[in-house]
Amino acid sequence: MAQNPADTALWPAPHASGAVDATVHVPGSKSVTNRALVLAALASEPGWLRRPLRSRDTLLMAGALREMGVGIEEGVGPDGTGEAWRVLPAGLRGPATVDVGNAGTVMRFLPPVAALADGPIRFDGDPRSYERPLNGVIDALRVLGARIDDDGRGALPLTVHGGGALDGGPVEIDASSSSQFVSALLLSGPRFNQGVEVRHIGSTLPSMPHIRMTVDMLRAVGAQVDTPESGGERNVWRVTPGALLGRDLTIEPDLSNAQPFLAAALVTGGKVLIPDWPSRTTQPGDRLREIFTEMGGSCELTDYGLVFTGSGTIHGIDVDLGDVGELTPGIAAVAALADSPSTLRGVAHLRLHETDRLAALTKEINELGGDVIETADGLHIRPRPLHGGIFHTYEDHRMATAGAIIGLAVEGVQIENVATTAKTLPDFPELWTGMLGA
Ligand SMILES: O=C(O)C1=C[C@@H](OP(=O)(O)O)[C@@H](O)[C@H](O)C1
Ligand SMILES: C=C(OP(=O)(O)O)C(=O)O
Repeated sequence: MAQNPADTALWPAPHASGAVDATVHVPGSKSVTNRALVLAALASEPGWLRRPLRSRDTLLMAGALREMGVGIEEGVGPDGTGEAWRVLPAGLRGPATVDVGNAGTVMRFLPPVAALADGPIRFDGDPRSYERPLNGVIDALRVLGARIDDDGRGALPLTVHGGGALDGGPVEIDASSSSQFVSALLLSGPRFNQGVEVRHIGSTLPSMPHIRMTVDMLRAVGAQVDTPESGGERNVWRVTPGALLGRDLTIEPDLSNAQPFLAAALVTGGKVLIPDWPSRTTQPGDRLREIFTEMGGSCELTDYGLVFTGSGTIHGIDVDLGDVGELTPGIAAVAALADSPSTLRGVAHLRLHETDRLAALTKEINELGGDVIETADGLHIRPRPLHGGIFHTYEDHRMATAGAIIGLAVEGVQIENVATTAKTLPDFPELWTGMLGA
């Protein structure tokens, strides 16, 4: 496919001349925004999303729901402050075409919504979206009563022939390649005639905090959900059929997108405050408090937010990231700058993320002089003195931010297509230079 000029543009990653000392307001969570949009669209009354993330992934989600008939209006929240989206649920209908881009949340969460619509909904997206696993959602929806035309690969592109309602009921899936299969079925489950009972039969299940986020957000809009943690069977989630409430929800900052800024404090021996860091959250990025502390920093959760301080020393780490896979690129970048080796485990499924993240991190860090070895389920990283060069990003937002972290400590790093951060953090270059006081 021909690349547009932005794809090949090089961004000189700023080199830090000293310790950072900054407050960084991180925009809303992608995962929370896209769940909130789906739940508000399926509700029986209007709802509000305050401080939603506006990035490629969330604008694709909003656009897709609008295509199916949902009203999403710009506005200020009910208390008159802050920008907000007002979501007006409506009878879902086709024919419609949904562009999923390369958003896992859009390609997985919306086919079950489309099965509830009246009419055909066609799903298409970026070339990479054809390679990302979707079989868990497609096969499950067929068992639950949906009619879907695909090319037999269990992936995009496809058409869901919505019948206006779906039977629902029990279904077995193997979600070892993506937790989003489970989340997708649970989110629409209250609107299926019999609800849904999802039984995961695979060997591993990544990203459990994201499944907890789905369950918590379902409960917050009035759904009844039984989970393994609430006394149910292991690997079984059950959603009772019922109407969903329209709520007024303020979206938390995206803690995974806070990662590069926290890493900057760690790498430069500086200090970063992230305002509005939630005291309780299901976001996987909250694990950074523990992981980056083990790697040499310290943190304090105050009334204003999270204050993270680097010590000037970075230690290697041996850690299973299966629950928090999306943090891997940023942790790998910091690990490449540490004083001892690191082993990152439990993330084989990252080979099917925005790009093959294990291959991409290995190649790009090694091309700067690093020593990274890909293992069966992760990376082994032995720090070595790095040098400048081009850091390719493979249309992966987290590769771009990982390269920027390395650039803080290594002169002459150029990030290819930093604009790819628009997937979840369109303002990244400005926030980054702002943090550095440039
Ligand atoms: O449900 C979600 O919002 C997400 C779940 C995870 O997906 P996988 O389980 O496919 O890794 C995560 O990596 C992704 O960034 C967001
Ligand atoms: C894996 C990710 O995204 P997606 O929602 O497209 O799966 C990610 O953001 O790291």
